[in-house]
Amino acid sequence: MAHRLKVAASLPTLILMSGRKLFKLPIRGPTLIYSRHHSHLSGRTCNNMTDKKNTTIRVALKGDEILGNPRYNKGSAFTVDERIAFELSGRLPWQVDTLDQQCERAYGQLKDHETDIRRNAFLQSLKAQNWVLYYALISRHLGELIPVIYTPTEAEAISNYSHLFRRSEGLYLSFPLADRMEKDYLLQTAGRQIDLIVVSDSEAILGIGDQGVGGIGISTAKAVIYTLVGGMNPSHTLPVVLDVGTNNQELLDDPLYVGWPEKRRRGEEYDQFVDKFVQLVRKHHPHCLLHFEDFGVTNAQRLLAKYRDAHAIFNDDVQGTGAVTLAALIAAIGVTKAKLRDQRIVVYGAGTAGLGIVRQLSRAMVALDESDESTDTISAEDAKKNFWLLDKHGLLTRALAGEGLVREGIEDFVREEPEWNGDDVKKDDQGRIRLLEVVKRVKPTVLIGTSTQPGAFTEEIVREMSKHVDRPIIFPLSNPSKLHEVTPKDANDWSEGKALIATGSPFPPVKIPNRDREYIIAECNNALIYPGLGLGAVITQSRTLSDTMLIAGTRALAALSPALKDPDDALLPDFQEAREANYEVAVAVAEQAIEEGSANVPWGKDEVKQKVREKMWAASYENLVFDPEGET
Ligand SMILES: NC(=O)c1ccc[n+]([C@@H]2O[C@H](COP(=O)([O-])OP(=O)(O)OC[C@H]3O[C@@H](n4cnc5c(N)ncnc54)[C@H](O)[C@@H]3O)[C@@H](O)[C@H]2O)c1
Ligand SMILES: O=C(O)C[C@H](O)C(=O)O
Ligand SMILES: [Mn+2]
Repeated sequence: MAHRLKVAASLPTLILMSGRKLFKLPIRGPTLIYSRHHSHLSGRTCNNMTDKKNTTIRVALKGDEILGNPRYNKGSAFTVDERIAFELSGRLPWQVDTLDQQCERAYGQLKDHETDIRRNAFLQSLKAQNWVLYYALISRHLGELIPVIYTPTEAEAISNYSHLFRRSEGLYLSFPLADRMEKDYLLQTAGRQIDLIVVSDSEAILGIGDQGVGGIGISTAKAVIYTLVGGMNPSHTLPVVLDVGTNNQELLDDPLYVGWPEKRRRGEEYDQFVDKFVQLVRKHHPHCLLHFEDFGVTNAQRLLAKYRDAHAIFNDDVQGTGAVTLAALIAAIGVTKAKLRDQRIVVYGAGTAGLGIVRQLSRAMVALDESDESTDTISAEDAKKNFWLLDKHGLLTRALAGEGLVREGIEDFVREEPEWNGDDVKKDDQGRIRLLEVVKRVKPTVLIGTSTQPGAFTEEIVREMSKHVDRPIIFPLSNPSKLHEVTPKDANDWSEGKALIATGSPFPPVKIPNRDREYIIAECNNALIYPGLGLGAVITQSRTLSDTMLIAGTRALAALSPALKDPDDALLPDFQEAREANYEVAVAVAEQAIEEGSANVPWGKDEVKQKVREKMWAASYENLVFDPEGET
């Protein structure tokens, strides 16, 4: 009888040929094979290959191959047995380290790098060497290191991508190679379970615009966050960049630019390219979540609407931002003891994020009130009247729409005349109504910035807002840090410590005037919620990520707000606690998916918590050597 071998991850069967015998083995446990009884396999790691009949054949790795493979490499933590089995003893120094020791050493090395961009590069290369060590190190210093691998530092890494480039990562789909897209896609995914794909076309990277092929950096950073705080197994995720050219002249002029140096493709040929990709995902990974990141404003909304009913699609800048902002706002009105429906909300910057936010908040005004029996419900029409949107041309009014200056998709939120028509309304030279005038007239309770315009919330504006409300709610959300509409320090000073603040990038606490305490600035970044939203959808194999699932996840995050217990505390949990927060989000989303019939799994709500816990990947080493004699 064949000995049972402890073999690998995500594939149903392993076919082994030994001499003339064929062994068909169930796949379970870790991914390497070591058997004293099958000498041709001894000490070998497996790579997956799929033959034409879709039978999986595993090909062994050893020696430098395993050391060079970040998924399996343990470096100095390979055990004595593993070193012998995989022919590593001469390739490693004597000592067998624990993961803790490795983390301590790597942390020391990291600290030797003086700037965050150098630390980012160091961590990038650690990831290319050893996944477990990379994720374990960051998990141990989550609050400190997320800003190094993600916002704001990743923005700098992306804008210098071609100069910092050392090693490729993820899947690059270049426009001129459209014909071989399926081949390239399959070469990267064959034999792997893919739960999550993060894709960007790089047109609107954070607030820094078109970054061409460098946008792969946002796909990989977002995927890393899914693993760190959403427990997504890194080998089940795929970051993708659609390199459809760039309109960033600096990149086009740069002889070291590593992307396709042509103008950005638009219109029909762009749509066909994106569609080819989406259809490949649907064909080969019908259950994976497809996360869109940092597409340009028109494409973001359009593609979400186009594919949302066909596949589990998530646009982070629209939906993730809407969700995290709603959670922060629910926490803030918990402090001001007001109702969501009674807020007067000014949103400055009516692009992808701004529109995602107003959609989500207005929907929540209807949905939250329906579940609150003490109030009358508010209609969708009335909810929209609580918003004032401004873009480059000032307040979005019917007149502005008439001039063709209001983007498609936002018409619902334009302000109607005659309220903004009168002679008493102050306009600028071009006849536009600017933020200060809007704040004076509307007396908003909430001011949100998604404009990429640093300093747009001036002292005069913040002081004006603070005159009319006890606790102005101010959320400058533009990333990275240098693009914030106002710094937390200024918002706090100018409102005399009354502002309830949340920001898109991390900021240090501010001192509350005349009081001996600090106000912790909540980081209102979609990374605090999207990993849980995604995990909830993936775990239930949902066909869609519905608005009701999003609201369920949002409420779960809002319920964890430290400000609920102490109104002077932060509006949202700290990133250090992001993993627990995303667990709660995932559970709420999965329960909602089951309740509303979006789920595609044979188990019920009572099993959700256990399923989510089981699914969450944590960075630790598995024993890669199996001795069949010890196994029954
Ligand atoms: N905190 C978060 O979780 C989060 C999430 C998504 C986006 N963001 C940030 O929000 C910002 C906007 O992102 P986006 O994806 O919506 O980009 P976008 O380009 O779609 O939107 C920006 C909008 O601001 C408008 N704008 C430009 N100058 C303006 C001005 N002077 N006054 C008023 N409006 C002006 C633009 O016309 C555009 O409509 C970025 O900095 C991004 O990093 C933050
Ligand atoms: O990437 C971030 O930090 C958040 C958001 O998706 C953005 O585009 O700014
Ligand atoms: Mn984004």
